[in-house]
Amino acid sequence: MDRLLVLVRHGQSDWNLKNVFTGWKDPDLTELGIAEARAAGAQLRDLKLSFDIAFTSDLTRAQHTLELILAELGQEGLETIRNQALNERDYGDLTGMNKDEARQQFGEEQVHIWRRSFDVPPPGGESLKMTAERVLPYYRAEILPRVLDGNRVIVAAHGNSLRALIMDLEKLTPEQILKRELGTGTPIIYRLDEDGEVVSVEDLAD
Ligand SMILES: O=C(O)[C@@H](CO)OP(=O)(O)O
Repeated sequence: MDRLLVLVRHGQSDWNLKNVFTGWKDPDLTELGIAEARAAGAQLRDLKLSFDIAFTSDLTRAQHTLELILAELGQEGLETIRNQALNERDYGDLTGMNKDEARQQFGEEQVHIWRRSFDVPPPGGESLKMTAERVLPYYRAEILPRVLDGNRVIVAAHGNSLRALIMDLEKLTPEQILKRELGTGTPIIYRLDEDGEVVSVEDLAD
């Protein structure tokens, strides 16, 4: 049985381009983001992959990325489940702030801790640990059972909601996930065993 799970971060958004903390805000893709999403779809098509069900967040940039990928695959209209459990980490008071300006205001080190530490939340927002505490229960309840049933699943989501999931799938330590950056519009292909453990992983960025 092919227990296929493909994770893909959305293509470049308007606020990625402007280098602004985005979190739960809802900018759409840029032209480059649209091209990245189409290219991701083309990569999956070239690998002859197709899907039985899709999951995405409640945010436009992830939904749009998924639509563009499915169009490339000729799978428009595939059953898609949207849930805010897959949303980006809530950046709290940093939301809408330029990342360079935040570094000037709070210092490089502090901003790096907010962005990449495991359990230090930005003011008013979610740490990666808090993000994992909503992503993982959703994954275990809704996504994993479908993969284990033999459905080929694609998940289009966000840098930090996917890092939370990847940390669990790949059994990474907080130190290891700190360094893990996900490219926009880059699929990561997992195959799982009957217990949901990762058998193989292929990051199409490599
Ligand atoms: O702004 C955000 O919401 C995220 C993803 O782009 O940023 P970061 O890379 O700081 O986690």
